[in-house]
Amino acid sequence: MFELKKTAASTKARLGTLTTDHGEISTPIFMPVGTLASVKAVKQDDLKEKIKAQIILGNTYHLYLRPGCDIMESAGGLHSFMSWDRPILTDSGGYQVFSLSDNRELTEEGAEFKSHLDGSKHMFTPENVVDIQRTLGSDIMMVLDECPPYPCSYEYAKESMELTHRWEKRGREAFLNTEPKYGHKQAQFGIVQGGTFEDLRIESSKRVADMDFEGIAIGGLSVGEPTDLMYEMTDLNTDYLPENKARYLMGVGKPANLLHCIARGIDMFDCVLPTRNARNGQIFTDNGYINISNAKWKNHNQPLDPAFPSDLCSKYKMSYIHHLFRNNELLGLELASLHNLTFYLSLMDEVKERIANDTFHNWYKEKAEVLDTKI
Ligand SMILES: CCNc1nc2cc3[nH]c(NC)nc3cc2c(=O)[nH]1
Repeated sequence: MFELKKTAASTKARLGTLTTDHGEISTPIFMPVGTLASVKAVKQDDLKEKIKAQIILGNTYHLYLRPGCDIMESAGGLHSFMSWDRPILTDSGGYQVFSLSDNRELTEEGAEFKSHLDGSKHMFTPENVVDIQRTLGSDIMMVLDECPPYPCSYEYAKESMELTHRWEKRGREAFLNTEPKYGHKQAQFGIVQGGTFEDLRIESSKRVADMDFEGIAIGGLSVGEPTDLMYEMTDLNTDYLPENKARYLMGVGKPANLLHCIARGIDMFDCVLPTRNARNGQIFTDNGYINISNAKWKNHNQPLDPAFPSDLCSKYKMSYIHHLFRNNELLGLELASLHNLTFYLSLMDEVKERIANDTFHNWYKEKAEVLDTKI
């Protein structure tokens, strides 16, 4: 599944390759989020040709509720349903149950919840989220876990981590005892928890590493904790994770966070930031980020960055993009979403080049500073 190609000179940054039946993924990689089988405001062809996205994310919670497993199965799975023939990673729904449903209950059996759409009652168990993801046909599926809130007590984090570990064992069993439905192989990633407590993080890394998943995700972070604590926990986790397994840091993050977490040994990222913030006018550039709705761009009759390969940057005056956002024109959302994803993926390309030619370690900190500044 994952082949480590190179570890950088003086950081934990790595180059690797993930192999799936829908194609290879070169890491470090950012995964555009396609919650409801669509990366919002971006066409599949542009994802492939312009952004060169190698893998996208789908959300099990949303797709299970709508369109549901019957339609998904009759359509031949998520790839066929959305006409995307490259890799897809689906999450297991647990996180959305907590962030979307205002009525849910955790038991040993699983997570009971009421749909945020119509209040109907449902339950995710470690076993049925495997079945649901078999029906979705994702190339990489995730186990059901609990993501504890931040902050939380040591006792809560420990209890929650141990429940997650019991669920992961059941989930792995269910995965090994079931087959793909559409002929292509599927992998299953485990998830490390432990809150922000060193001893729990170490224990969880070891326990999940021993369950022999095809890849390992670091959960429980990017949930409101200070950035430095997120970096510290990430650094600690990767010290105890096997080198030959891909590491996926869930829900991260800003461009600066990606650079710092790649330096701490992470291979895969997903975040709604580039697409969600694009819809609010936040545009990422090599020299920092801007908000195009800001009055200062109102009569700025120059393109943002003619050298950058996105239509937003090279083809249109900023006064025009400002105008589109001021008038809530759909074209603005499309241009900004496509641009931000192009920016994220091209940043990953530059990272790969720099890991390959050993210039990553004395570049990333300063670059992260620049990317984090508002222009
Ligand atoms: C596969 C679903 N499980 C699962 N998803 C997550 C998604 C996240 N998204 C963020 N920040 C935006 N933190 C996360 C943690 C988890 C986590 O601990 N677990």
